[in-house]
Amino acid sequence: MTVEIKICGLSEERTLEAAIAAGAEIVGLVSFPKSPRHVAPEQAATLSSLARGRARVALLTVDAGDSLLGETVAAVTPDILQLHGAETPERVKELRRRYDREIWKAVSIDEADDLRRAAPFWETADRVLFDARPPREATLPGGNGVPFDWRLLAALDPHRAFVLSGGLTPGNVAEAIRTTRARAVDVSSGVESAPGVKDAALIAAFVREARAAAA
Ligand SMILES: O=C(O)c1ccccc1NCC(=O)[C@H](O)[C@H](O)COP(=O)(O)O
Repeated sequence: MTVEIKICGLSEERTLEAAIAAGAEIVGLVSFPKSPRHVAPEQAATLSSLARGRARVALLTVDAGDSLLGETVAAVTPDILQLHGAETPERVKELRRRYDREIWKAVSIDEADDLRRAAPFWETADRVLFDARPPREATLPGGNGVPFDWRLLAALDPHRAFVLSGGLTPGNVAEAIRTTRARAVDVSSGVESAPGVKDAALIAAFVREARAAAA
């Protein structure tokens, strides 16, 4: 079994290069001003150009309106559009038609019943990204460094195209992959030395541990 790895919330050329050098297949750029990982369209365009042909680029937005989305997609030309807000299946379909690129929809998981909310996105999005429900005190809908109970995904059809996310670290990603049989994982906080500050050594360790678990 192989595993695809996304390093999310990259904002500097140095750590983007580190993620690519470590072998991550996908680099994530956050377009959400409240996030410490937010990159403006100009910087996102620079990073996206740097990654072109060496890693796929995921642009992450939260309930973005058409104007902002149009501007950011035009600047970044991402391979993947990750929708991490309250976007509906209809919005997913609309954006998939408009931008003709891979759409990932984040679904927050806290208990078994939450899996039901993923149902309408299996047919509309290319992938469902399972993330932990933000803690009560959180100010962000994602990137909170909080895991959920991975056993909740045990009942999931292993052929479903899902991405495992939420509180992953170099220390727990192997167990997370073994528990969920995830074929794609995503991390942000777990490879940072401080909020928004990516750490090249942690990135390399995360990729190493994930690869070993999927070997
Ligand atoms: O990363 C952020 O700052 C962020 C802000 C707002 C919405 C989503 C955000 N991140 C989405 C991601 O795909 C993260 O990688 C995912 O939530 C996992 O984050 P973490 O638990 O910190 O590894």
